Amino acid sequence: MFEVLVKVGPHGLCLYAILGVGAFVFVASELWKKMVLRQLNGEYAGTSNIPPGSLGLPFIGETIQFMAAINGEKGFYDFVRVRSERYGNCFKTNIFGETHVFVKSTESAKTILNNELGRFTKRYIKSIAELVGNQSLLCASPHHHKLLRARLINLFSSNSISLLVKQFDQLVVDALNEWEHGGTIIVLDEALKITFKAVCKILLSLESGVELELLQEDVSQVCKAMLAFPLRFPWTGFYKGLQARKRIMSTLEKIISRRRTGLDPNSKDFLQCLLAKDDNSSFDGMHRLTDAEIQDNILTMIIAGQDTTASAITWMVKYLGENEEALEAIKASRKTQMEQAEQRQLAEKTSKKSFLTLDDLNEMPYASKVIKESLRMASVVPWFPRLVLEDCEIEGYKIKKGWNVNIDARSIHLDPMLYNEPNNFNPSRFDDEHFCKPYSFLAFGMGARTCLGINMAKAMMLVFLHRLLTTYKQVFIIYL
Ligand code: HEM
Repeated sequence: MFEVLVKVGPHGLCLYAILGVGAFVFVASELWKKMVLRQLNGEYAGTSNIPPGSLGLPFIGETIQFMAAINGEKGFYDFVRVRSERYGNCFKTNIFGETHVFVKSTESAKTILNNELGRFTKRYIKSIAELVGNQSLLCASPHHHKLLRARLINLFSSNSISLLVKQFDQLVVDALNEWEHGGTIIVLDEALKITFKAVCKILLSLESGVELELLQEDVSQVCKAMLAFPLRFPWTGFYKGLQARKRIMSTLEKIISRRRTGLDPNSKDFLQCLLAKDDNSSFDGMHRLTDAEIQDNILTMIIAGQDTTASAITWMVKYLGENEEALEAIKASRKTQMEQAEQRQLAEKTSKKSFLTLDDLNEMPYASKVIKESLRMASVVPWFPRLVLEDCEIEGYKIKKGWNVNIDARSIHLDPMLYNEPNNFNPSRFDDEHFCKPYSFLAFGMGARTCLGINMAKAMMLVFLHRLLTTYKQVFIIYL
């Protein structure tokens, strides 16, 4: 028996949200220039059918309110929630000199995420690109993104997920053993440690040691820098992030060079796959990744995979702690004879101290619904920003080229027209596989930019859940 401290809230500021927020981060001169130009061009003049919403004060728009929400107790999404309740399906605001429109219907999500007429693109933000690298698929041009994604998606095969399940299971078992001596556990901190290790292991075969510790510190610096003003003075967060990025790149260079000289010959990780394919002259005509592309995208995957999965695990523990019924159901989860047999086999396996496999995870139907429901309610990535490439109409409103349009996934996930009693944690709502309407479940995005790590994330959540509930009979959950 032990206590679990669930600290959620503002930390759920994952990379994609940061990218959205990052779109707001401009230096002051840029802001002034844009606002003045906009007013000279009369951007809002004569456009009677523009979305409702306040553009706030001259020059600063609603930046202060947005920053207050970021630092507030309710978290940064509250900025959107309040306006969304006031204005309805579509509203506009102005933050750091940029017009942002938020939409929350499944139809708009479909139009934008499908990028039907090439009217929307993921925004390229210079300061973010400097940190994750401009060869990262997050910042690449649509054409380059397509080439990179086609190569990277091959890494997420069922073989690598199987390997990850085993490795992650081992990490969770070790961590849970340590928790026994620890008294009170802060789930988010623990989950961040485990997910970081798991992602580094599967990407680079880094398991422990100084190299891993330094990498973790540097990655965290880079993440912090994404939210900082892009000022390059030695004391600024942005500058420190750039320095951390340099160190990460140098570590990755060293690892690549070790692999090329035949050291670490047995590594079975993403890096090895990328290098092996690079060396293969009969490679099937796909885009070969340069070293710079490999390095930037390894960093991208570390950042993209760690924080999101750790947040999702934390929310899941919180929801289960609050829902006795779901907790009991998952423990029982024995609706059919077949499931009972499977549970027994699983219990045997677990007691023999062997590790879970991907097949085992496929035999946890109720737990999978718990995960889906946790992801729906938590909306770890609350909105997805896209840049508007040409004037268009959304929700009957005129949307201008150069604006940002954000799909408010959290509102969609909590829409009572799509989910009955949306604020109730009810995994059984997914009993019917076809229950979800198109574009109503957006935890991993949709379309050309759908999360690459979707199966990996789900696998990590399932392993964690299974081990937590089978190792400890009683867990006290405390909320911060
Ligand atoms: C529960 C955990 C996770 C959640 C909720 C999540 C969510 C998302 C979402 C919503 C997007 C799309 C953002 C948009 O359209 O603007 C995305 C993209 C992405 N995710 Fe995840 N993610 C998770 C875990 C992971 C993991 C474990 C990895 C890899 C190790 C990963 C790698 C990526 C990458 C590389 C992209 C960019 C794809 C592209 O732009 O083509 N994610 N994720």
